[in-house]
Amino acid sequence: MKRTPHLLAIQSHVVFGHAGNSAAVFAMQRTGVNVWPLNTVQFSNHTQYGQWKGEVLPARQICELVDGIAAIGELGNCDAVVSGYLGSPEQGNAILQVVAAVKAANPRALYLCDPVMGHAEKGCVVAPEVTDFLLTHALPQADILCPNQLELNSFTGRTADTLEECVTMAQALLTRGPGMVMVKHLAYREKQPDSFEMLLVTPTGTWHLRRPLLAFPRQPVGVGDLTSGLFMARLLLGDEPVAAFEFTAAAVHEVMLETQACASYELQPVRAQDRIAHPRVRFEATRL
Ligand SMILES: Nc1ncnc2c1ncn2[C@@H]1O[C@H](COP(=O)(O)OP(=O)(O)O)[C@@H](O)[C@H]1O
Ligand SMILES: Cc1ncc(COP(=O)(O)O)c(C=O)c1O
Ligand SMILES: [Mg+2]
Repeated sequence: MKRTPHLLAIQSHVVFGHAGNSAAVFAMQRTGVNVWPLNTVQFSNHTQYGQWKGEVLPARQICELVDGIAAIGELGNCDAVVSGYLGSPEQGNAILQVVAAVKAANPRALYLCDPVMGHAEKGCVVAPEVTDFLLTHALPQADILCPNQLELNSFTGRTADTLEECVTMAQALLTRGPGMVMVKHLAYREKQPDSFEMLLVTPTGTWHLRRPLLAFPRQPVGVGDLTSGLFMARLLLGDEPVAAFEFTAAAVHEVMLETQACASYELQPVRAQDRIAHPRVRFEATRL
């Protein structure tokens, strides 16, 4: 019998709605991965409501919780660490210690970093020191980096007018640590207005993918977290990178379709669960 992969997911938890682990854990489980959720914050709701209650987990607890897993002899069963929304820069350092401990216990384990950065325009609130941590310390340690366009711009210190420039920027990151970069959402000056575009860059090639851009009165949050989580899950399940990329785009699109059909601001992973596991749509990535 094929072994079920295990994935340590270190990102936010919201009591109401779907962002961070609250967007990704169920979806990853639904594809067939055992998820170990470690919540960096427990907030009432995501920060783009403009108000929330709740607390940030003290950074030392991240290490303590993982020490506990090591103490029962299970850390070597961890196949990947995914990190996302951080409540403090100290949590970032703790996550890198955890990544080192996981890799010591299982040298084949992978670290996927979704470098969630604050963005005033979007209303996503993250401490500026977290951004500094991601730019300086997380990038070189990540095996897989999944930025959105704004985050890609921050890593490379520039913006893009063309798809070619986005490709150059993403490829440049391959020389700075990660072995794979998935840009979850491209935004460049010449982009067609009716499409949602993504990019995958590996040492063996570059792939571009388009899916339809759906209309929402208010953009749902947590899409990036869902995207990164599903990509890692499918890689662990044995997909080649391009297959994992195409699957992820399809499964996330299914959630977006359901969310739009319900006229909901919050993502609808529960209603879309069968289509997360078995997407009906398919988007083919084009090799550039
Ligand atoms: N098919 C789609 N149609 C319309 N909007 C989408 C679609 N897929 C994702 N989005 C939106 O695109 C945005 C992606 O956000 P962005 O900040 O670029 O990435 P991330 O979610 O990783 O932070 C989100 O606002 C999300 O709601
Ligand atoms: C608590 C929390 N987690 C995660 C995110 C990241 O969401 P997204 O995947 O849309 O970048 C946000 C964004 O505002 C958030 O407030
Ligand atoms: Mg994001």
